[in-house]
Amino acid sequence: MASMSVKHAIAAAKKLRSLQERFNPGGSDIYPALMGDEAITALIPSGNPLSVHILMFTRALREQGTDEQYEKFGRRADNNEIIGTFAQTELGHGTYLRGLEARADYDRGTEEFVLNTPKLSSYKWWPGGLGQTCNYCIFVAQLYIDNEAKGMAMFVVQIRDEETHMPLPGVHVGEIGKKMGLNGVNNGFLGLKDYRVPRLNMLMRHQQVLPDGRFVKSPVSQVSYFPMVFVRCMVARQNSNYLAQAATIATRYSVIRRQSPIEEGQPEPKILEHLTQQMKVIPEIVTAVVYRLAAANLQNMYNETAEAVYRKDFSRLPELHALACILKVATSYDSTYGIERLRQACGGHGYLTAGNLGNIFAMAAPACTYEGENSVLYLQVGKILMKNWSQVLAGRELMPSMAYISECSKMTSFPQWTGSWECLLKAIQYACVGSIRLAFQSYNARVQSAQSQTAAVNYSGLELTKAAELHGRSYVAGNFYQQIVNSPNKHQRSPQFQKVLENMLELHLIQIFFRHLGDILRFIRITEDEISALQRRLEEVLKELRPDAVAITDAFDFNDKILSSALGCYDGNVYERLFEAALKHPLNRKSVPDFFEAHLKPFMKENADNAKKSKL
Ligand SMILES: CCC/C=C/C(=O)SCCNC(=O)CCNC(=O)[C@H](O)C(C)(C)COP(=O)([O-])OP(=O)([O-])OC[C@H]1O[C@@H](n2cnc3c(N)ncnc32)[C@H](O)[C@@H]1OP(=O)([O-])[O-]
Ligand SMILES: Cc1cc2nc3c(=O)[nH]c(=O)nc-3n(C[C@H](O)[C@H](O)[C@H](O)COP(=O)(O)OP(=O)(O)OC[C@H]3O[C@@H](n4cnc5c(N)ncnc54)[C@H](O)[C@@H]3O)c2cc1C
Repeated sequence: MASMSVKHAIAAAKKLRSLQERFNPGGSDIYPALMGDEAITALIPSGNPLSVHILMFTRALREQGTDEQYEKFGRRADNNEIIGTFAQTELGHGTYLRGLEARADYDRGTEEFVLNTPKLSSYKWWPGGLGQTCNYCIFVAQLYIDNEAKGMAMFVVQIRDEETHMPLPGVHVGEIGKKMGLNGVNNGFLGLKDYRVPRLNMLMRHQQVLPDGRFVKSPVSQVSYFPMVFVRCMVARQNSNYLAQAATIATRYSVIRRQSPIEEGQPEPKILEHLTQQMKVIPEIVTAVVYRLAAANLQNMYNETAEAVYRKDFSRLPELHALACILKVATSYDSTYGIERLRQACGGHGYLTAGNLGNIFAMAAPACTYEGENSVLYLQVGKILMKNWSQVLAGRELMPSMAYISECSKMTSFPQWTGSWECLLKAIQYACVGSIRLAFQSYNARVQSAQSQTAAVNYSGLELTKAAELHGRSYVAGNFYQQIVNSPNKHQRSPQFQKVLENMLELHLIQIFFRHLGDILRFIRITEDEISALQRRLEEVLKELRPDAVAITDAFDFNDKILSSALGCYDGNVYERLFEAALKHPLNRKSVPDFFEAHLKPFMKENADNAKKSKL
């Protein structure tokens, strides 16, 4: 599987390079890398072994290396003359980066770094493509000078001979084994023993080790985390795409499949006529659109921040970090939940490999873990919210994406309930700020009682996570509201199209309201009649969106090859394709399977003989 994936990945990468050169000659815009990786990955159901090369190795060389280092390594990487990966996670550590055990000791006598993975737990473990594909990597290690720890640093390390692909002396590298999905990616392990690299193999755009061993600290240590921020932004887009693919499949299947009359004596309707089926499918279509818009916003912010960081302006890094974390978590959680819900909406055929929904789930699911495990990133955002709440209490301005927190903090109570979109959006924001306030009270009480910040974060973790989750909802819903109601290009939309978008906004806001009704009722008084009115509106808007469901998913414009699903083909010939896929199964090559003579027949005969004996 791995070699097939590499073959496909190379073919696709060549195709993309020509497209990129045509549409974005030599450009540094991140979309081509993104689109490139998405396009390749979408064509290789078992995952793209070049993903981490495209998304992390080449970018780290560009963003963390000096111009000279880019000339030496980056150009060759961008041109796919060398293939790399990003080797940070270890067998023993993934989340807690300050606990990474791989070490780089500076030898001023030879002006080299001596790289070691001192214990089994120090082995790099997971990097995509590391097992068999890559001949280079960015090796992340704790930097030591005169045995004094200086923090994390990145090193360009060649792991295999460029001609023979043989692992170099001091390198122990291989595949970590079968996974739940993405089995074409050859995630690998890497051990280094006294492996020497020249001083200039340490990426030194932001921090330097001088020939005499003097260390020049980075002005902002977190900039070494920047490669992860890029991938978190990518996850937001990638996983909204996976959800859109699954929604396309389930929608098309739901208007082909007929089952269970709604009225006695009536013909069996398309299953999408059932209201409960609409509630399974249509909200996921809208969620895919909502996250795709939020991810595009985030991508623009990433571009701007990356340009600024290049100019040594680190001012926007904290906001980008907070948003990248919250969107990566929200999109990966909601997309994996949504894909599984869509699979179940397709009944038994949703469980067939030919439907491809299981594989889409397996491609989407690891995004809840890689690039920062979701619960850890929620806590990261919770911490940032605590810092920002202290700013609110001190009457200071907040970052733009958190401005609503200041506004809501000044409200002594929630205004009269109207049920309007503005009211629903304000309700989720108000509940978020209420949760932040409560979390801060717990967290601050712990800090005041002399708990360390990390201990206070841990023991306030449940409330911090809730506040972070509601902040994500507020940001995503707020972004969608702005795009639909206040977008500068709204006048260019036809009234019919605007109406569809407004129906999607109505559905999203009501769905989020019901999902967090408990959180909202904690801070806002809403009567049973007001809630029932929203229930009626939910049923109404599902009915309104039903006729547009297929058109919206067709607008995602996935080629049948990308969907790779007998349930979701554009021509709707589901049963023919299911049957065609079944007949291709190896077990159908012979009428009598080999196991009959070898196992089944003796088994049945033995049981028959025993039955006869017991009658005698
Ligand atoms: C295709 C997919 C392939 C997959 C690849 C991978 O998985 S690759 C492997 C993926 N692996 C992972 O993703 C590993 C996940 N783990 C981590 O990212 C970190 O260990 C951590 C964020 C959990 C903790 O960080 P920490 O131990 O440093 O402790 P701390 O929390 O105290 O933070 C200190 C300060 O730094 C700030 N700050 C933090 N991060 C960022 C950032 N990215 N940017 C900017 N700023 C950031 C933070 O806000 C705080 O600021 P303050 O308050 O001082 O103003
Ligand atoms: C498909 C895939 C591809 C990957 N590709 C790469 C790659 O290319 N390069 C690379 O370097 N890595 C890669 N990784 C590794 C990935 O980044 C790590 O798995 C991830 O960072 C989580 O670390 P961990 O697996 O060590 O889990 P741990 O850090 O051990 O966390 C395990 C659990 O402990 C809990 N936990 C941990 N820390 C905390 C905390 N502070 N507070 C509360 N709970 C906590 C969380 O519930 C967490 O889920 C990949 C992983 C996968 C699954």
